[in-house]
Amino acid sequence: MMAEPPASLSAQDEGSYVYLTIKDRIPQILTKAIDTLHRHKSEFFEKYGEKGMEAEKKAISLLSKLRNELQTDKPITPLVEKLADTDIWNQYLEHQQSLVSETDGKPRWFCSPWLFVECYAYRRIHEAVIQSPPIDDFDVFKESKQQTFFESQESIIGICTYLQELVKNIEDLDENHLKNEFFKLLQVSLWGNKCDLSMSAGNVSFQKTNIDSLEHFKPFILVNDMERLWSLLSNRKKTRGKDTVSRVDIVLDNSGFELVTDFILADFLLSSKLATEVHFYGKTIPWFVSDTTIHDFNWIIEQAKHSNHKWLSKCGVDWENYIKMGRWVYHGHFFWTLPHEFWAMSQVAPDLYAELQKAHLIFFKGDLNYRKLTGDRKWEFTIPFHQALNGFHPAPLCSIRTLKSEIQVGLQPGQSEQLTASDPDWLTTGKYGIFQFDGPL
Ligand SMILES: O=P(O)(O)OC[C@@]1(O)O[C@H](CO)[C@@H](O)[C@@H]1O
Ligand SMILES: [Mn+2]
Repeated sequence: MMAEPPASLSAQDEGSYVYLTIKDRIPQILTKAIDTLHRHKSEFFEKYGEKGMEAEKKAISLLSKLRNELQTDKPITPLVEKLADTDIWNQYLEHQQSLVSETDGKPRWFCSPWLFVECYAYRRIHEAVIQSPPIDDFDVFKESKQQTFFESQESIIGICTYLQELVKNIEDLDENHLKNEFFKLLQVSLWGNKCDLSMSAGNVSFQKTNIDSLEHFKPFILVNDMERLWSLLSNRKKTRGKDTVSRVDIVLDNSGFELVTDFILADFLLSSKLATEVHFYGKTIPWFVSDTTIHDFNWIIEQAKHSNHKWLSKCGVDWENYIKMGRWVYHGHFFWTLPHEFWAMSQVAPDLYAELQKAHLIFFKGDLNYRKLTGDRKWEFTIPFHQALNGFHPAPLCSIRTLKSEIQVGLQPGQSEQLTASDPDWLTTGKYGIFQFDGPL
């Protein structure tokens, strides 16, 4: 029997990062969503006439109601609109209710687990939109996602050009050189995770990642299991038979610049034959502002393909071909937008768990995935990653994440103390990163 995991992070500690997220950040995101709907008013009118205008009003009033519930710490209420995941959500809410010991026994924004209430906020945003037909397919975050793609054009062109020059003579590279390039593109994908939009309520002025600056950022990698990723993939490449598969799965996080860095890594995995197929997992609804949906996934590839820049458009053409050939596969699943810890996946979404089991290596991108891997619990900094996963071991896996929330496991004794002394905000600024592996040695 595994020991009970520690308590969940929550907004109960006034002044904590979690508290500020619930108090300020989510209301700001709601305000921005309302503003976005407002700005599209005439577009809705052109498309749907009066009905579109009414729908806009309805969605806005539902979002204002949500913001008010949050700001006055009202009890969390069940979802009302019937979707594939509604019953699971409401069961989870009941479960949370059973854990509350206070007088009225209701889960609330400022006391319930952070992971639960934050996911719930985004799920309610989605509910507000789908309750407002005919604008029920509107993604309130689409604009900001697309904007970051355009704003990071220069960096995107930089890494695409780098990749294209690399793959030109990839066959001639010796082992060491190939490993070196693998490490570089892993790091590009890591620092690409600095760019989520929920951190800054969409006002992002993110770090430009380019290949030359990687050495400078190396000291900020707190857990570095890149060697283990290399041994796993290169050993498999050497020992696998001619027609056997090497499958790497990437559980995606943000669209825009980060998604391009993931595509670059995935392209390199195929070009170097470290993998023969790559499977991607995205969200089925708009999520945490910048997370990738199938629309974002396809949109980025289309944009790349139609770029005027020779290498960016070459990337777009190649990526589309990978999809056509089934060497890149996209999966959507509603589990990714549930509030559950990943250790509940085998129970709640056995089909998804079984799919992940087919991978030889799984990358989990970003902070939210890390929170779900570790259950968003107050683990001690030195507890082994394997233990914090609490039984979630579908295949060898690696978190690729910049630190944006007050949770980190698997550090060396003394490491967290040293960081706190030199940089008190080390856990939440996205300045530090990890490659944290779990799997057989
Ligand atoms: O998963 P991502 O995109 O890396 O980060 C998501 C995030 O911005 O959202 C949460 C706070 O709202 C934090 O866990 C984290 O900072
Ligand atoms: Mn995200």
